[in-house]
Amino acid sequence: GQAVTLLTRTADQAGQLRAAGLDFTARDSTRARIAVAAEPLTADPAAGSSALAGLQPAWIFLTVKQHALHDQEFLDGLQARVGPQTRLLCFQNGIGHLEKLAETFPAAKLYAAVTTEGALRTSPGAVTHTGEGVTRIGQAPSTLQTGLISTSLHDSNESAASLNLLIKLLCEAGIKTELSKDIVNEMYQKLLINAVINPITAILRISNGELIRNAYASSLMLRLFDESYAAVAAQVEELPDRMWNRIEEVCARTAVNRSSMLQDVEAKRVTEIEAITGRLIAQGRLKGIPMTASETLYALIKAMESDYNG
Ligand SMILES: NC(=O)C1=CN([C@@H]2O[C@H](COP(=O)(O)OP(=O)(O)OC[C@H]3O[C@@H](n4cnc5c(N)ncnc54)[C@H](OP(=O)(O)O)[C@@H]3O)[C@@H](O)[C@H]2O)C=CC1
Ligand SMILES: CC(C)(CO)C(=O)C(=O)O
Repeated sequence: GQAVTLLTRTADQAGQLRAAGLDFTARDSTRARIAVAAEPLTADPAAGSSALAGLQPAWIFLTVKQHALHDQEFLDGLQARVGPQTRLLCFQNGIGHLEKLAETFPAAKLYAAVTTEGALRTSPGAVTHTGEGVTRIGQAPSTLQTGLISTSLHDSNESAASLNLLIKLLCEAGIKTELSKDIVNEMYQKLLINAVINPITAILRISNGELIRNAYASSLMLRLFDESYAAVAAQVEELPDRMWNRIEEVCARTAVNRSSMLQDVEAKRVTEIEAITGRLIAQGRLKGIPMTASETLYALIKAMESDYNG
C-alpha cells in the first residue's frame, strides 16, 4: 500500500481522526471505521505528531473549494508541503484555480481532475460516498496565463509515468480513474454544465430534475446555455456535439440531487459562483459575447451571499 495522510484545517480534527479513525459510509450504506494518518495543514509540518510529519508527499490532492485557494494560511500550509517532487492534483469545479496555483507555486507540477464521483463530509470525522462515477485526470498546460489557457501539454516521460502509476493505484483502490489527454477541455465542459445548472437551482431552490421539468426554468436554462456555450467555445479548440443534451442527461441522472450551489446557499456558505459564472462572464466579455443571463444570475447569487448575516 501507499502511505496516505489526510491534511486537515485544525490539529484537533487531525487528532480525532488519528484516534478514532474515519467514519466512512459507502454507497450501499454500510459503515466502516478506517484507520487514517492525519496532520493539520500548518505552515510548520514538523509540528505534526504522526510518523509522517514533515515528509514531502509525492502527490497532494487538493479537495478544497476554490475560495480556500485565496486563504493565505492555507497557501502557507501548502507551501510547506510542496517539495521539488510533489505533484498537485486539483479537483475544483470552475476555472481560475490552475492559474492561481501556477502563480503561487511557480515550480509546482500541476494536474487537474474532473470527477463525477460524489463525496460529502458529514461531520469533522465522517465522509459519505454519495455518488459513483469516473475521475479523469491530466496534466495542466505548461503555459498558464490569466484569461487564456493554451492546451499544449508538457511532454515529459517522467510525468506520464507518475500519472499512469497514480491512475493504476486509484483504480486498484476502487476509484475508477482515467487519463485525459486534454483535461482543460474537460474542465470547460464541466464548467458549462455547472454554469447552466448550479445558479438556477440555487436561486429557485429546486432539484436538478425539477430544472428540466419546469418550463420557465428550462427556458431560462436554455438562454444561459447559449451564451455560456459561446463563451466556452471561444476558449477551447473543440467541444463535443450535443452539450445541451448532455446537460439535460445530467439533470435526469441526478434528478433528486440538490446542486452543490443550492446546498451552499441553504447552509449559508460562500458559493463557487465566482469560479463558475464570474469567470465565464469575464471570459465571454473579453470575446465580446453578451452574457446578460449570466450577469443577472451572478448578481442574484452574490445578493443572496451578502444577505447571509442579514
Ligand atoms: N464533493 C464532491 O462530490 C465534488 C466536489 N467537487 C469540487 O471539489 C471541491 C471541494 O468540494 P467539496 O468536497 O464539496 O467541499 P467541502 O467544502 O465540502 O469540503 C472541503 C474540505 O476542505 C477542507 N478545507 C477547507 N479549507 C481548508 C483549509 N484552509 N485547510 C484545511 N482544510 C480545509 C474543509 O474542512 P472544513 O470542513 O474544516 O471546512 C473540508 O473538509 C469544489 O471545488 C467542488 O466543486 C467536484 C466534484 C465532486
Ligand atoms: C453536475 C452537478 C450539477 C450535479 O449536481 C454538480 O456538479 C454540482 O452540483 O456542482
